Amino acid sequence: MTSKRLYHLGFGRDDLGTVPPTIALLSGDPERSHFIAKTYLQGDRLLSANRGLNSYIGNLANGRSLLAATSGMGAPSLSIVVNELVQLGIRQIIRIGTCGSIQDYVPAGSIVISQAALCRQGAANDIAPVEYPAAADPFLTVALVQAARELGVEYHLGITASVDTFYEGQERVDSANPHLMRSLQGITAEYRRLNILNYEMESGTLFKMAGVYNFAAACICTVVAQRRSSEEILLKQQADSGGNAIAVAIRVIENLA
Ligand SMILES: O=P(O)(O)O[C@H]1O[C@H](CO)[C@@H](O)[C@H]1O
Ligand SMILES: O=c1cc[nH]c(=O)[nH]1
Repeated sequence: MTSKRLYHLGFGRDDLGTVPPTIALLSGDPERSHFIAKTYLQGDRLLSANRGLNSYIGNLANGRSLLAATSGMGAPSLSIVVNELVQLGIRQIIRIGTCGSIQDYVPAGSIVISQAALCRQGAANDIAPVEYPAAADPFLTVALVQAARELGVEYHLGITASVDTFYEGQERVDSANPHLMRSLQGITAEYRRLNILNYEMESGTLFKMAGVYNFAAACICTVVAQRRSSEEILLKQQADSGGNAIAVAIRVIENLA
């Protein structure tokens, strides 16, 4: 574990108190990290807001110290943040994100818990071979399922497509680039037939890093777009906060204590 201040995170081990957290909730959006801190952490403190990678520390009601950190969007940014979190002693990371559903039976407003990812991400190839499994930690993942059941939250457990781009890579044509490469035309239908549930942009690299660096990772995402019917983001407010997904992840951490 390092004692230096990490360049991108903007804080170091000495800023984390006498009993430093070993668990981080990691959101793509700094507003979500702020929401977690304000809603669930007692004595919450902003550690840094470097490059929009806002990190907060505080205690849950049971006294456990927790870090609410921000990955930014996409795997390259996530890879930097996760590397630095692990340098600071973080051993369990739950990504709390948003996603687009590609299955009829996974509606907007529900939650997807990823058991594994189809990882179509360049950053991951710098960390492990392309064939390396992008698998979630089974114990954290089952704990997320149990917590969702306890809280009565609609969840779907399955495989996530984790890709590098929001527009082309998720086969969106309502964008500045309506001309998708042939290799991407029809990819959503193909993924649907492969029983993939959703699109997002970080879990694949997170899961591969967990395997290589030897920490536990899980991912829970709020569905904010239903790609069977539209390319639009339907639930802007949930994209900002993701209340149910956060409540489920917090319950998991409370149950660990
Ligand atoms: O809401 P977050 O956590 O950022 O996750 C999703 O939202 C962003 C795209 O809108 C990507 O980062 C994607 O993975
Ligand atoms: O459709 C979506 C919604 C959120 N995040 C994504 O990556 N895709």
